[in-house]
Amino acid sequence: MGLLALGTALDWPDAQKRAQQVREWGIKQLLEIWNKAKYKERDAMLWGDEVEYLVVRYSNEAPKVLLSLRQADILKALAADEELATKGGGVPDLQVVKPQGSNPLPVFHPEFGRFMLEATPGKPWGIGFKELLDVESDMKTRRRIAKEHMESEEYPITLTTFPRLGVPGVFTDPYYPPSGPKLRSQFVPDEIANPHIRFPTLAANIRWRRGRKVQVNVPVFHDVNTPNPWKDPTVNYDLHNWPEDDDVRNGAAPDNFIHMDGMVFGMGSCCLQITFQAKNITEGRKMYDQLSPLGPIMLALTAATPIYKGFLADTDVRWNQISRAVDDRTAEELGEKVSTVLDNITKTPSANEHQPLKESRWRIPKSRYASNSTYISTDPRLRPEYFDPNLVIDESIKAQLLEGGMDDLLATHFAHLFIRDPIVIFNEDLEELDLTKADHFENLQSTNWQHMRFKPPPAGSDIGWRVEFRPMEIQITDFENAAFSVFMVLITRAILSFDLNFYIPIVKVDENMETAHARDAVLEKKFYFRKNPFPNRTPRSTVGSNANSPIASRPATPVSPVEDEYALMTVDEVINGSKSEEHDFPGLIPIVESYLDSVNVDVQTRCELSTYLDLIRKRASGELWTAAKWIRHFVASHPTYKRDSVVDDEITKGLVSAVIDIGEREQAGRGWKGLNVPELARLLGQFRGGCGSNGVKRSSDEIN
Ligand SMILES: Nc1ncnc2c1ncn2[C@@H]1O[C@H](COP(=O)(O)OP(=O)(O)OP(=O)(O)O)[C@@H](O)[C@H]1O
Ligand SMILES: N[C@@H](CCC(=O)O)C(=O)O
Ligand SMILES: N[C@@H](CS)C(=O)O
Repeated sequence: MGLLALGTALDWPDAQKRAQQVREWGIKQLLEIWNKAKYKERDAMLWGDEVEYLVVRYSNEAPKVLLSLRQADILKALAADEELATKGGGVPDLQVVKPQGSNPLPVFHPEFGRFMLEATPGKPWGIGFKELLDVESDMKTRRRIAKEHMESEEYPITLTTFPRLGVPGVFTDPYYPPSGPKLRSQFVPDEIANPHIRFPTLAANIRWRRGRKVQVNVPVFHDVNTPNPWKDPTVNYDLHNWPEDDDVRNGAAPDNFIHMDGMVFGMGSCCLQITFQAKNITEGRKMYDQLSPLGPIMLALTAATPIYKGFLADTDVRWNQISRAVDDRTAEELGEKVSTVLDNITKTPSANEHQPLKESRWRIPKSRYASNSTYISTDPRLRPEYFDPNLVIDESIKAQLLEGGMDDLLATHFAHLFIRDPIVIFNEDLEELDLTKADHFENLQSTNWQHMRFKPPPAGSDIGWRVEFRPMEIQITDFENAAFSVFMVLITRAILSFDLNFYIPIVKVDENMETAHARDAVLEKKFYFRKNPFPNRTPRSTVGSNANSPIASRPATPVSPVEDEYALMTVDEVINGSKSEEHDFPGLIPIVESYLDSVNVDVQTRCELSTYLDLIRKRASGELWTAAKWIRHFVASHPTYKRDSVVDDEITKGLVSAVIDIGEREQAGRGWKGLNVPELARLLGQFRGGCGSNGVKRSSDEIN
């Protein structure tokens, strides 16, 4: 959830004129924070998760399930709940008391879609292992409380996207016809977006800056009865309401792609994000770098997005769609204008590095929402070969940061983020620079949606340096969401404790991000990953205490050519380990287990944690399915599915009904047995182990 300031938002032509001022003030605010916080030490190791929900209106009787646009009313009801507020939960700024006590109730936030909600724990989680076991029940409490503040036919569900968003006809409650002046989408009304001025302005100014609507084209999945070539039948080529209606006549909707044209088709998706507070800036920078290569692996492992606008897509994750949905680059920045070579996918002229720039400062290879493009750690293992030689930065901003005392690497990182224009500018904020605030800095920072975010301490707070891990897709159950959160916490601790090294060239991380999009990438694809993650020195003594530890047995590696440091591995090999002629990778789960061996965790806690690690392990090996695979299977086995890639209202209703049912069973602790959902067992629930008093796992039958 980005910066929710208030005021008079400038339209793009006016915002553009003030962009440089905002950047300059943002850099001054950043330097102020940097100078105050650079020596900040011994911050607690806190972390927090963010769970995003869709709100649907569902009843057995109604023929369709719809998106409910009552976000504001639901948040109002949550804010008015005195019990929630007095127990530390509710809605930020409207909380009666600040989160306190060991278990404050959760906090709810708005999100981009007017059909979305976000919930976080009432206060960040601490370092204790036992706290990791509270995450799942806290997530269940969030879902329960959210539901209690909804109407009886409304449900918070954790599908990444709503399968029927943007289909012709009714898909929201209440119904609004497309298309409005802000998004100018031919598929969705402006009322689909949160009405807070930030969101419609973001959508409108992204479109305006770009010079046409966003083009969110995702390849359609070709089933046996899907025409080839396939033309998106929902595209209307005869609209003349807005100049942007010409986009499709100018080739915005190529054959074999599901065509979408508004920010909501990306930012209306739900994810699971984890924020870590580091003990100091050095540790934060290390976490940022070391977690970065894990991004694509976790994206593939959590894949949950196989349907868009009523059609099966040929990809499994949301990432590129969000990237395109907020891509504000002009044709010139994209390198489109004078080239004669047509891009295979978009059929528009592709980038030509040599054409002269007339209106833009540079050509920009990536959208504002993309995998991150540089490393920032002071780690001596960070080799020059890992950087992208073509990284675009604003040299004058870098010079200001260096002048202000920032080191080269961090100055480069921020000078890269600041190549962007601020999209939402409030007139009132331009009168005077306030160095006690961070609003101008946050303006740029919070609209650079990269897969990692390095978060300086907020101005005037005692919060520390934080790192946010952003690629994971939201999972259908709270068990899964807790499992992925807990896994990320444990692997982060292992990284720090064992001083692990996951560096690969950053451009390989980009390539991996693309790879993660493929259908069933988790089983079918290989990812670049570092072969030896262990430090080039004797492991710490805590690790050596376990003779079987994969860490303890590793010899130090001499410096080798960068290309020799990494290999292509399956997600299974990365997660569970592999031994081949080419590489001998221990696996992230064995590393986590080794870390748990090296610290003091009681048997019961260890057993509970292993139920989460089991999910990750089995997801990677294919024993359990990703949500994407399960959803595809659900559609394919539905009696009305005609094997033509169409996901109609009936199938969607069945799917959402199953998801609601799963949620209710999970809330009631009832397990999955007897649930009439095809192959549900393969999703995960039936396989969940449990811990008896002796720490032995119970069989799946016992927990049903
Ligand atoms: N000091 C902290 N250390 C670690 N995590 C924290 C800290 N403070 C808050 N968090 C957690 O960070 C997550 C995001 O918090 P919040 O939504 O307030 O931040 P934000 O800056 O709006 O997030 P985003 O980066 O997603 O826009 C939550 O899970 C919260 O519990
Ligand atoms: N919902 C977005 C993230 C929004 C945010 O940056 O808070 C996603 O799925 O990645
Ligand atoms: N919620 C995200 C996406 S619009 C943000 O506010 O930045």
